[in-house]
Amino acid sequence: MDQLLWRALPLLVLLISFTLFFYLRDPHKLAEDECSLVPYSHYWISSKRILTSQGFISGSVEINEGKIVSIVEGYGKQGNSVQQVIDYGEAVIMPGLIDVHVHLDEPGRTEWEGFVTGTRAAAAGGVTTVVDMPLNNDPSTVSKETLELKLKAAENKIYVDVGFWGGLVPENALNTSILEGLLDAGVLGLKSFMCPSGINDFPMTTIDHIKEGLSVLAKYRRPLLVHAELQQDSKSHLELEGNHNPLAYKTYLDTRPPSWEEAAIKELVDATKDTRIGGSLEGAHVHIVHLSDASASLDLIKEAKRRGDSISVETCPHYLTFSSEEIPDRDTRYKCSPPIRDALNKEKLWEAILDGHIDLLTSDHSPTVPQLKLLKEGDFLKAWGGISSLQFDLPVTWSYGKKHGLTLEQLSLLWSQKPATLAGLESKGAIAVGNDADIVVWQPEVEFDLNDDYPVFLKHPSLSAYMGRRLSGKVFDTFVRGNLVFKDGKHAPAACGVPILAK
Ligand SMILES: NC(=O)N[C@H]1NC(=O)NC1=O
Ligand SMILES: [Zn+2]
Ligand SMILES: [Zn+2]
Repeated sequence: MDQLLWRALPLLVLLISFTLFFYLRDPHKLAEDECSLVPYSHYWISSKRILTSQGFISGSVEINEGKIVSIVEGYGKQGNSVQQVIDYGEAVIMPGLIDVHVHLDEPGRTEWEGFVTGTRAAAAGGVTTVVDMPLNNDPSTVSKETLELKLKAAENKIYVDVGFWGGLVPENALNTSILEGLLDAGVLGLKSFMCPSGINDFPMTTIDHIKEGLSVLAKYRRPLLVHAELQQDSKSHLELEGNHNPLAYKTYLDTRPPSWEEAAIKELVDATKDTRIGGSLEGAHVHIVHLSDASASLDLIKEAKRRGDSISVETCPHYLTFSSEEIPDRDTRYKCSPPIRDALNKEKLWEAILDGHIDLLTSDHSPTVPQLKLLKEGDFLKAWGGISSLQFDLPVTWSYGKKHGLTLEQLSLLWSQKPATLAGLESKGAIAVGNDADIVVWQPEVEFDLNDDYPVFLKHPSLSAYMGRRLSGKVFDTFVRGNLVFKDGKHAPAACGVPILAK
């Protein structure tokens, strides 16, 4: 018996060590090779078309430990210490896109989207950073505690880097210590609604709440993002529901006229007067999200900028791609707020983009479940308002932008550099020495059909109004801090994005 025990002992020890090893191993520690589809951390990428912060070059970018460490002009001349080169030939190497308006809906509504599906879609679309909105997740991100829930939910689930906006709601606007707690915990800025948000625990703010918020934000030098629609005396939903056809897009369009955007922005630009140098709100910044109205609303913003107010504005691919005349009856995939307006308005938005009056682009990716989008019923008044588009940011804006004369330099400014500035991401947004190696490799000339065979990584592809379109600009590879997170249709095994917190 003793002898048997002695013989079995080494085997037993081995078994116990194995069990202990797997049991005690830190589950959060990922093997490095799982984060990236390239097996090295020091390497070069080269191409004949690299968009650097100094313009296009033909040459190579040296990446080491996640950073861009050198940029060399001259295709095929990488210098002496070259170990590994990935040669992309004619493909365009550009800064990864930074989408600062995305609703990832986690925790609480992962059936709508979630960190895994949302960030995998981002990586597949060349988007290397997203900034998550504080609502549609449950609970909303309006305090230090609710931000902590977000961070916990994001652990090991994000394939690209993710920053967070906090919510400015009446409760924290009137309680500086909650608001400061949220800002101290690292949100990159705040977001508020001047109309009902559609989410119960995210109530709207008045201009007085907004001014309170701005006075706190001025100290932190972080922006306030505002959904700028203020309800005017137009026909109410109920009135319309009785008399109008809810299956027609025009019925919905008429419920949210441009005057709602104009009224909200009028109140905002009155407040931003004080953000000028020497003003009582110096240091604060107002950013108007998803501008749809290219007329009076845009004029107010242009005027405020001319005066020197600290104000900026974004619009979204859907306002630049679709027009109200084309939206078929019952097709609620196009429902969003503010609504998509007519073709003339769309052309004016493009003009404003090309003239530099619109600062940046975002997706406002805001999905739900197909049942709430009422795809079968087609009721525009009752369906969820929100567009699904995150993976298509780049090909959509390029396909339609190039027809309007948009250059790749402008595209990159709108999708990378300006969003990085808004969110305070100092080491992102440009291919420059010292920056994070956040890079998209793509071919602007390659066309493809967004049909059912196309690999869409969004949780609910059927919600996207872009399905069925022919687009130009195929994403090949995506690097996040030097990790090759997406290559030729395939993701790296592990989710190695990091949360970005303001300090
Ligand atoms: N809650 C939410 O995501 N709302 C967004 N959807 C939309 O179409 N506009 C919005 O602001
Ligand atoms: Zn909004
Ligand atoms: Zn939104």
